[in-house]
Amino acid sequence: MTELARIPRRLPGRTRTTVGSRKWSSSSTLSVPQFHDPRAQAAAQKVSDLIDEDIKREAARRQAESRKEVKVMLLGQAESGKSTLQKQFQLYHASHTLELERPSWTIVVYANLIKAVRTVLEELDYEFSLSLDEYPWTSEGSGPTDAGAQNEIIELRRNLLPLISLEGSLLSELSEGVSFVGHRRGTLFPPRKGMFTRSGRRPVTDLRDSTNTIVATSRAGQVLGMTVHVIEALWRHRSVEHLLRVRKLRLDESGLFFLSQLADDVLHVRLQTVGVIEHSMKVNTVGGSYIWRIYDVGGTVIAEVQPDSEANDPPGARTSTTASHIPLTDVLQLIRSSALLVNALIFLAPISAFDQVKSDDDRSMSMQLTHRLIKYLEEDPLTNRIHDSLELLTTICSNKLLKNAQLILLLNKTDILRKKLEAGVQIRKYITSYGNRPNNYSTAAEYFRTHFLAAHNKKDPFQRQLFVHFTTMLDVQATQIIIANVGDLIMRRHIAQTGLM
Ligand SMILES: Nc1nc2c(ncn2[C@@H]2O[C@H](COP(=O)(O)OP(=O)(O)OP(=O)(O)O)[C@@H](O)[C@H]2O)c(=O)[nH]1
Repeated sequence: MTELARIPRRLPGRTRTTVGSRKWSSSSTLSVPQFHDPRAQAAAQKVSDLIDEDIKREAARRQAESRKEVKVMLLGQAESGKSTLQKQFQLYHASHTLELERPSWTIVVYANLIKAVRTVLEELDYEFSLSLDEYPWTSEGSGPTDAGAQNEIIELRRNLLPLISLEGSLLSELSEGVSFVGHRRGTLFPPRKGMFTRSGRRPVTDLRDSTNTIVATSRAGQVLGMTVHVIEALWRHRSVEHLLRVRKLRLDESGLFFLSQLADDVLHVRLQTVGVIEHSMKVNTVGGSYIWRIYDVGGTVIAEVQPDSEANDPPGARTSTTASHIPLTDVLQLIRSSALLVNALIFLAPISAFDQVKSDDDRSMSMQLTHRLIKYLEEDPLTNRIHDSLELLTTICSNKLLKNAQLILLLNKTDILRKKLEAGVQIRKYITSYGNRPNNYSTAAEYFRTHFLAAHNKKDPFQRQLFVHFTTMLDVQATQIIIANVGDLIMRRHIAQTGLM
């Protein structure tokens, strides 16, 4: 490389400055060092012009490329259904890749299932240990917690121990050998804040070829095969039915699914997203072929505050105790630092969560905590996950970094909302402003839709339209129709903005 070729480049618009014997002048494009020798000056100019051309070509190439790229960000609190939506997009646009991934998800399915079994047994322990004064159930006969039931559960547990002992090795494979945070409550990975994984697939696909993973998965498969009938017996046991019905034990939806159906389906698999994962897929439309980049952001919280600093919280700040939650500031910082121009933002709000509070995923696994939670809700009925979703949405809407993004709101988990209402759960107990409205699905759905629309209307300084859909992400047929509509909406706007077509 010649001396001239190493001429440092300057950013446009800088003030004049002098470095060594060379003068650097302010220019709208590039600065060329001043030489006394006209030939050296001409050579310097030529090199500078060549570099200018290169930069322009690169900028034009990037612009052309970005016109053919659609960037969609999925946001929402933990467990709102973002990763499931991403899989639905994949199913719609690149179903063959989802099929290829299926074997890689086996280990996650097994880990989900074993976790659900362990959780049920732990909760039964807790129930059995409660004093009879507090819970005056029968100690004899055929009650859900009598001595007979306890002995039956002890026997089932004994048969399930080989299976439960495999949970650690499966989770260790999933976390690539990194140990887990706190008690083994879920497939929680230690937080790697700001992690931005660029990958066409989820990292779990990398596990498929690891020998350890293959061994751990096949061992778990064998033990599961031998214990399926025990799991089914546990699931049908009167103590478990009682736990779910009367004590309203909330397991991950995926855990419930695996326990009740013992089936394998990629859409039901729950693997908590940590950081931001980019998935890319090729989408063919009448206007040509586009690359869709979908950014799946792990459960987002407005702000992360250490518990001991609560006294000095800024207004609106919240405490997060879940290690895998990403503060919104981190997400925004990531967008800023990677100069990410988001075309569309799909926000997921699980409207079934009206009776849950934030970080409920932490609490849900323990009956003890559930009792405390109910008490907490009675004292502060407005602090629930719907409220958090509303706040998160309005905070995102008002951020300048995302002002050009098209906004789509998916009010998700309508199937669970329906079930809760049918089971008689009263919304007004958790959201006082619901008042005396009928406690049925259509009224509730419309109530939530109106609230989200009104909040957005009030808080979006850029006055964008908010497109709203009700979704049940596990209903493939219905979601595929919504995906097609949403995709069409995003593409139309992108094409109109970039002038392609
Ligand atoms: N019943 C039901 N379950 C759903 C629905 N949407 C998602 N789920 C389940 O809810 C669980 C959480 O869904 P995810 O897609 O992993 O949620 P997420 O928002 O990506 O969660 P994080 O990784 O914590 O950010 C999974 O077990 C899904 O199968 C829905 O509409 N109905």
